Amino acid sequence: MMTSQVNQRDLEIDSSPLLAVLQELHSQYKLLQEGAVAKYIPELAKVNPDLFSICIVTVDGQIYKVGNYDQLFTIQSISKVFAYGLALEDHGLDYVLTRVGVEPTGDAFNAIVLDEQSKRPYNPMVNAGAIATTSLIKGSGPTERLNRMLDMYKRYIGRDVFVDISVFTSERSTGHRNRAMAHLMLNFGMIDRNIEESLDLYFQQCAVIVNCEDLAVMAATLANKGMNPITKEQAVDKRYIKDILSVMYTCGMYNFAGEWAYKIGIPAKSGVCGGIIAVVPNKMGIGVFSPLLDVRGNSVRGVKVCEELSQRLGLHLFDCSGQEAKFD
Ligand SMILES: NC(=O)CC[C@H](N)C(=O)O
Repeated sequence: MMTSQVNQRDLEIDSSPLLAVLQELHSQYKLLQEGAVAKYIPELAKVNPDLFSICIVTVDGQIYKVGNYDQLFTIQSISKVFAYGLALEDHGLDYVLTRVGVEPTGDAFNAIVLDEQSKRPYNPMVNAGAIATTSLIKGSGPTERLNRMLDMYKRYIGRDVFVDISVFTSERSTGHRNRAMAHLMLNFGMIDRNIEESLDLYFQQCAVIVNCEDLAVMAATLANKGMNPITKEQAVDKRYIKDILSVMYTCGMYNFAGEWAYKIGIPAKSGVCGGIIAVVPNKMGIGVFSPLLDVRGNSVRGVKVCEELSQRLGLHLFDCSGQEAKFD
């Protein structure tokens, strides 16, 4: 399906205490074999469950990475964060809020549920909300809308990005649950475009090919007020960073979001690919990739690694115990 690629950014790796922490966590948690790879999208079931990588990118452009950091995979639900940013840029917060709420659900990511009163999906980080968000992406037709989405990814990642056509068609032909959500929202007037076109764009945004280092660069871009710390390109208008990070903080880990906010304490988003991004505002972005998932669809090793990093580096946003974040 996908092959590894030579990565230009390899040159920037160096040795440091932070790299030693990542190496230690990688050795420790690669032994953890709990969880299972996602199977409901047939093409995702083919992934090697042993893959495991951790990468940190600081807002001043330092890169620390261990494991299979250049292994390619599809971004899946992590895309929801970036599509939300594009919808905010296209329409502004007030309008987007009329179509997608910002309340945590406590339900699974793929629950077919809308807010009883407003008929909006609860938030943009679960499937229903993400499909509504994607339906807001502007463009004169499917190709222009896809190209705007790919250009947006390119600003965050710093290179051209592509859709994995096998994963896209695999999800498109089996994604009946997502299609049901789209029909429900069409019924309530929450989606007013051609729903098949919006579903295709949603499946395509989920099937964009990234590696773990890309995830960390994307997270670092959010940490850096929307400016990619490697290319210095502004990926998203900085006035929307607080909206994006707030909804990641409260809703990004699905029905684990409360415990995540409590224990780990930084905005994050996971995907059934096994990726997690976590954002330490004004400091760094973290990317973890390990496809073994827990029952909520979060990477088992990814959650553990982020929990340890938060504790060891003092990353919890509300931690006043005096432990400073260390980067080198
Ligand atoms: N949690 C996820 O990563 C889900 C994304 C997947 N493409 C879906 O819509 O089901």
